[in-house]
Amino acid sequence: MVFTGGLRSLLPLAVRNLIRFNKLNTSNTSGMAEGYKQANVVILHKSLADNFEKFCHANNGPLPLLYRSKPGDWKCPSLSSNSDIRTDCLQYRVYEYGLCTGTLTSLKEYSDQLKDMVTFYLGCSFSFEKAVQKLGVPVRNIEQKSNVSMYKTDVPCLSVATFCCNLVVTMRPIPEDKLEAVVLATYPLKESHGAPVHIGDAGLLGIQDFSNPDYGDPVQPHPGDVPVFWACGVTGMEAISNCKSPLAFAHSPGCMFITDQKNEDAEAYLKEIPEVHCISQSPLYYSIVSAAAVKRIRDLESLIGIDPAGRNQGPVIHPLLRLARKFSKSPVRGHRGVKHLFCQDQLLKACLSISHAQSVLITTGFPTHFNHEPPEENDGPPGAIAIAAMLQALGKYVVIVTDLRAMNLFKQIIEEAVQQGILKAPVPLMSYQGDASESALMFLCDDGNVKKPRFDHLIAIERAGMAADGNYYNARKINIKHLVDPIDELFIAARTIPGVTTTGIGDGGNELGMGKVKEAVKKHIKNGDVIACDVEADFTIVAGVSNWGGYAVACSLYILNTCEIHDRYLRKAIGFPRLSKKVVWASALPSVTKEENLLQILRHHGVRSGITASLEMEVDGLSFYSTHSDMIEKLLGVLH
Ligand SMILES: O=C1CC[C@H](C(=O)O)N1
Repeated sequence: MVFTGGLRSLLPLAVRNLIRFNKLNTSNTSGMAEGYKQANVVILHKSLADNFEKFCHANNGPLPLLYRSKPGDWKCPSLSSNSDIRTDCLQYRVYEYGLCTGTLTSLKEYSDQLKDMVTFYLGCSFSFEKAVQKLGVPVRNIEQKSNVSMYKTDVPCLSVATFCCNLVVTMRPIPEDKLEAVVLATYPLKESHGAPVHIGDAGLLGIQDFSNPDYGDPVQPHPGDVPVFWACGVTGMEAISNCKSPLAFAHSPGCMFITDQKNEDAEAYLKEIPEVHCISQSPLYYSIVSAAAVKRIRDLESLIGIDPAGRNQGPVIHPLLRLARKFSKSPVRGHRGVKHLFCQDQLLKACLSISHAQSVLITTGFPTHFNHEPPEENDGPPGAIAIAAMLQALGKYVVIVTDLRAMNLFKQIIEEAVQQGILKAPVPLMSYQGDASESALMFLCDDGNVKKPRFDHLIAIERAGMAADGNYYNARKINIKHLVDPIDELFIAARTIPGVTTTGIGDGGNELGMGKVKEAVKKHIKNGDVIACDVEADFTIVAGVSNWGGYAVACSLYILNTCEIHDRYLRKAIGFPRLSKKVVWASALPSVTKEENLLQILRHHGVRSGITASLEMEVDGLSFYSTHSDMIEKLLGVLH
């Protein structure tokens, strides 16, 4: 008699007995013994056991260790009664010198060799499928009675001794509106791989042929399903294969060892609530972050969205004020109307995307004071340097691109910023003139090959932006095209390169990257009909002063990288939490002292305040003390 009845409700011991006596006609144990933990199995020589245990701890996403046996012990008392690892899996794989030389339904013939071998029981995603279904999320491999799809990736695990391999993942197609539910259901279950390590396009994991899984079965997604990937215990199989030991065994993918241990109760662990946010449509990519971190970043976003009074140029100046302005020397109070340009969660999405980037290009420089030398204003460079400082601390590659004309100025500013500890290391400077020999694609990609972009993310902060007529205008509608290199072309080209994302930070609508809000600029900003920048960015961060946007990006990256949920997602549950770097990241945050010193450096080089062209300690016609110093303190206050 071959049992194929309702396996879900059978208790583990009953299922193990059916397996032991070859009475189970199925290819995998997904959906069986509901509510009980299942385990990946790795059996290797006792001389390798200590290092393999270290390898599991160093990669506890794919290899959550449930139990390590004594040499020659076929039982695992802490996980199950009356079990025998030689017979209680549906199928085993034999590895000899790293090669899989066959599959077996019993290891009894190797009982002699097994006397010197240690068994590792490792957590498995089949254990969380019930919890996922309880939240109303369909599990397609159970619906289709197939094994789960598993893929090799190009993500290297943390190596230990002779154990060195890439991460293997399981993939389950999940309806887009259930992504947050599936993360909520799985993230507490660390012993069953926890939260997904990737949500979105398989290519981003280095998976070449998504329709052909390396292990398990292809699973048919429903329309609207999003590929969701978890770390997988079959990674252990890759590890024992690569270490080329004379003899090793593993369960066959999907043919798990079923324990008597009930799954953990998810609710008990919910100390943080995870959120899922889409950061790219093509390629499709979602990020994960805690609700607490999202709230703090939204606090930063509302802080920088304040349209500061205390300067001129606003369409809403009261007629009496306008009259007063005619006779007064200093700028009068008024608002620029930047509030009308604001769009929700742009800071959050931009920073989630930047957090995933390894190589970032920042461009700044707005030569608004065309009759001064240098013509640059001091809104932009401080924000750019604040972002660069944090990106450097996070170990990312960052460059600053500016006008060829201004390279020397920026070189000196950066050198002095390093001397004063505002930057830990010089930021490489580049120019782009877009002349015939140098196309945007050649600049952005190795050999102009869109498959090999040099940068994952481009950020423009208070960078002169091209208007619809191809000119560049300052707030007073003066055409400054003769002072501006066509760096916009890099942003226009980036939209055609999959995997390269762009962010624009501005405070008046005439900056590079403000194209998405150009209608609002035309409607609400003085001279908007002429000065509005026409070039879009994927994310548009609007701030009362652009430097504030740069400070907020630096603070947001700090919040994201000190969020345990986001940190684990960034490192794909490989290696250890990077929280030990928190001190380094904190020292890279902007501060009033750093910003005051940087403003001094700028004014010593003749870089003037926007609007007033003053060389006083002010930016955009607002005095450093206390408008900007207060803003910096408020932004830092959100972090603590
Ligand atoms: O062999 C398998 C199938 C899926 C399971 C896992 O570790 O998630 N291992």
